[in-house]
Amino acid sequence: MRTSWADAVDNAASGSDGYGVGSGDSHRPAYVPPHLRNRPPTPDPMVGQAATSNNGPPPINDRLGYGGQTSGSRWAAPRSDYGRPGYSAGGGGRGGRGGGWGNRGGSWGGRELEANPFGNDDVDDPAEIASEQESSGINFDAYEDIPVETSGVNVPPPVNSFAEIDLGEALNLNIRRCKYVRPTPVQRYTIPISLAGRDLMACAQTGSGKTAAFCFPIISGIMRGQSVQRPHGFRTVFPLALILSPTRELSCQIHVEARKFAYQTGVKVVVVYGGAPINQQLRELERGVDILVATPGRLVDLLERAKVSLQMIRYLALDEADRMLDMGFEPQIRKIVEQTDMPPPGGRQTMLFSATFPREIQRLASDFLSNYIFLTVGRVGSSTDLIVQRVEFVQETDKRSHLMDLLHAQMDNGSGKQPLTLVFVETKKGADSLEYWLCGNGFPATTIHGDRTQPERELALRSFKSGKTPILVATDVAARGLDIPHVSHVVNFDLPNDIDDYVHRIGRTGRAGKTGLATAFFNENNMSLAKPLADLMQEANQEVPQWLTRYASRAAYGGGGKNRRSGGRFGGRDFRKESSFSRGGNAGGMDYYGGGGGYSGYGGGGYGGGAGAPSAWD
Ligand SMILES: Nc1ncnc2c1ncn2[C@@H]1O[C@H](COP(=O)(O)OP(=O)(O)OP(=O)(O)O)[C@@H](O)[C@H]1O
Repeated sequence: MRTSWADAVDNAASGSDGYGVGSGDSHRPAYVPPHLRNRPPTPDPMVGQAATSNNGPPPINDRLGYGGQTSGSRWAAPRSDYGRPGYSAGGGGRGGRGGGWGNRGGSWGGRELEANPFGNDDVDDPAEIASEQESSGINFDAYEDIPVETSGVNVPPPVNSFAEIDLGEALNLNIRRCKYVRPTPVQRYTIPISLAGRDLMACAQTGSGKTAAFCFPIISGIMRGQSVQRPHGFRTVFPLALILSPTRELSCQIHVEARKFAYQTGVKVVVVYGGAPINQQLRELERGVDILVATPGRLVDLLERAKVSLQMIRYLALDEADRMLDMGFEPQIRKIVEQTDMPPPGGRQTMLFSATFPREIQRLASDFLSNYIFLTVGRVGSSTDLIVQRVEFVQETDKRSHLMDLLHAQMDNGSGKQPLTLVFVETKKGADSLEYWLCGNGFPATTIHGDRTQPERELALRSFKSGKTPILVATDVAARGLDIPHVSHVVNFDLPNDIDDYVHRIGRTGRAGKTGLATAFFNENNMSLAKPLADLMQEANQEVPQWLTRYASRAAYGGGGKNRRSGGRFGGRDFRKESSFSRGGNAGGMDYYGGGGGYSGYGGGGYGGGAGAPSAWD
C-alpha cells in the first residue's frame, strides 16, 4: 500500500488541486520528445487507498482525518481526473500534441487523451471561454495608475493585450480558458522582454500575476524550439526549463498553473519537491520533462544521483528570488546554477521574480544574469493599496483573547460563517499550541509549518481552502506565493522580524485586484519593525496610529537599524544605478515607463536574513 501524501490526496476524491504523483506505468521508456508524443495513453492501474494521518485529538479540524471536501477553488481538478489513480503530474501529456507550432490547440483531434487541468470537461465550448465581459474577476481598475519603472539597455516596449503577443495558438487558447482577458501590468511589461530573449529581474506586488509572467514566455519558447535534440542519458533527464521556488506548496501551485498554461501544447511540466516519495517523482521524470518545477533541496538530490542534467537548460526562473538567494538558500542555489552543467549566463535566459528585492540580494542575483533588464511594477516592496492594514498594540499575554475578539467580530459581521483567516505566528510550537487553543474554543483551525509531514501540510491547506477549517495558523512557510482564493483576513499574531516577510504575508489576501484585510499585533518586542512598518503603511495610504509613528521616530534616532529597509523607503530601485555599484557593468541607458517616482532605495544596513528558519523551507 502506498503511503505518500499524494495517495492521501487521491483518497480525498474531490480534492481541490487535482494534485498528486503518478502511479504505476513505470516501464515507460525514458524521455519521449514532444513531437513523438502521439501515442494513446495506457490506462493506468487503479491504486489502493492510503491512510491519511490521524494524529491528534483537536475535535474540529483536519487532524481527525480528511473529509474530502471540494474546495471550489480555481485550482480544482477536472472531474475526469477523479477516477484516476493519483492524478499524475502531467502524465497525460505523453498523449500530447504533435510537434509543429501550427498543429497544436483547437484542431487536434485527440485532445481528450491529455488530462484536462481545467475544472470543466467541455473546455472547447466557446461559451466556457472568457469573453471581455466575463473575466476571472480581476479588478484591472486597481492597476490603472500603477507606477512602472524599467532600466537596462534596449528595453522592449510593453503590450496592452495578449493578442499583441505571438505566444502561439495553443497557449492563447489556454489563456482564454484561464479566463485571463487582459495581461496584468507585470505581464504587459515582462512578457515582451522575455520573448525578446532578455534576462530579467522583476519586482511586482503580491498577487499581481507573476507566475504567468514567467510561464508564458517559457512555454511559448519551448513550443517554438521543439526541434532541439537532447542527449540520451541512462535514466538521466534533460529539461529545457527550470523553475525554482522556496517551498513545496508553492512549487506544487506553480506546477498546477503551468500545466494549465501548457495544456495541449506538447510541453511537459513535472514537479519535484521534498517530503514526497522520490521514486514516484523519478517515474514522472522518466516519462519526459520539458519544464521542471522544483524546490532546491530535492533538485540537488536528483542532480547528485545524476537523474537530472541541467545541460540543456534554456530558461531558468527563480520565483521568490530574494528568498531563494537569502542566507538559507544561497549555497544550494549557487550549487544548482553555478556548479552543475547548466549553461552560464548568456547561454541561457534567466528570469528572477519577487515582490521584494533588497539591494544586497540584487547584487548576489546579478551573478546569475547577463545584460539584464530591471523592472519594478507598483510600489515595490510595499503592499498593494487593496489591502487594508491595521496595526494594534497588543501585549503578548493578551494576544489570544484579542484574536478571539477579532474572530467573533468578523463572524458576526457577515453570514455567521467564519471567513478564511490566515494567522501567522513565529514558531512551529506556537502554531500547534494556538491551533489547539482555537479548536478548544470552538474555532475550527489547522496549521501549516515545517514540523508537519508533507501529507499533513497538504491536508491542512486543502482543509483551509475548502473552508472546512477556515482558520489556518501558519509559520512563514505559508508566507510566500500561495494563491489561496478568498482569504479575507491575514492576522500577524506574531510580527516577523523583517518587513519584507510582512509584505509577503499580508499579500496572501488582496490578490488579483481583490480587497483584503491585514491586522498586526504589535508590542515592545517588535520595535525594530516600527519604522519600516510605519513607512510601509504610509506609502500604501494606510492609517498609521500615532503611537506607531512615535515608536518609529524613536527607532529612527535610537538604532533599530537591524531591519534592512530601515532608514530608507521602498526598495524598488535597480542597484546598478547606485554610485557604489562597481562590478564592471551598469544599467546602461535607462528607459522609463510611467511614473516610477518616489523610490529611494534601501537606506538601511545589510541584509538581515529574514525569519527563514531553514527547517521551515524546502
Ligand atoms: N491576466 C490575468 N487575468 C486575470 N487573472 C490573472 C491574470 N494573471 C494572473 N491572474 C490571477 O491572479 C492571481 C495571482 O497570480 P499569482 O499567484 O501569479 O501572483 P504573484 O504575483 O505570483 O503573487 P505572489 O507575489 O504572492 O507570489 C492568480 O489567481 C492568477 O490566476
